Amino acid sequence: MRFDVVSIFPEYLAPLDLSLIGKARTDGLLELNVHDLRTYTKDRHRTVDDTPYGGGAGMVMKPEPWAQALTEIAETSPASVPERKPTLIVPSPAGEVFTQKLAYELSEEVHLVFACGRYEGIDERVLEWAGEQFTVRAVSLGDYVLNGGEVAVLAMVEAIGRLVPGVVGNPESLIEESHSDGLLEYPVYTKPSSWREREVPEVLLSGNHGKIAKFRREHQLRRTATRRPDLIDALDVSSFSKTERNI
Ligand SMILES: N#Cc1c(-c2ccc3ccn(Cc4ccccn4)c3c2)n[nH]c1N
Repeated sequence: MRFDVVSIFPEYLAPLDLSLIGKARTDGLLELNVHDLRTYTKDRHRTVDDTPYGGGAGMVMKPEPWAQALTEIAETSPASVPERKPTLIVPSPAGEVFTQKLAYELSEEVHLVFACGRYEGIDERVLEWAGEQFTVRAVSLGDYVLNGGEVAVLAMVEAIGRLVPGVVGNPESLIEESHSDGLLEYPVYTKPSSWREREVPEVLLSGNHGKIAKFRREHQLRRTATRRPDLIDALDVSSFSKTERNI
């Protein structure tokens, strides 16, 4: 999979050179190109923003630099073929919320492009114009306000990139993690078994895999019901045992 990110702060994306995503790039499993939006300006001050029509506080990102940047990226896209377009993700507090389900959906794409806005956002006409060359999606990291799209892109690239086959060493670890089955993950423990007078739950030392699985499932359900009751409503409980339904 290829990622392209456009930002006025390209250095903000440096953490994607590290760890799992960085290794996947080195191994050729992922391609990541970061572009400085100011490269696509034409004036001597490399201007990317201006005052908002209709008044109001702050500045708005000018459309033309974005059109220049996105056109160049689309021209080299492996997805720019008949019947297919690259997907343009525009992080925005007004977007659909980014979820594990959406991460899985986007991990199937061959080319994802991210437009990191700043100030009060990007001129809306860019998103309308981009619809000719891209499948455009406004996506929000969550219900709080950031100062720009870069933090959201760091999270999204990691969440999506780790789902690409080969990126995570043991694909089994993707199965039991939070949200993969609609539930939060169970508590985890490691050595020492006794630590500051706190013991690891005995069942986890028993070697009885059936009891361990039951313990973990019960804790997933309890945690989810306690911390994220909203996720419980979305579950298909028809697959739950009678005991599980009463947790
Ligand atoms: N994803 C995501 C986001 C953002 C986000 C994303 C992109 C931009 C570009 C500018 N701003 C500042 C800003 C503040 C207020 C109103 C409009 N814009 C962004 C904020 N905030 N919260 C999320 N979950």
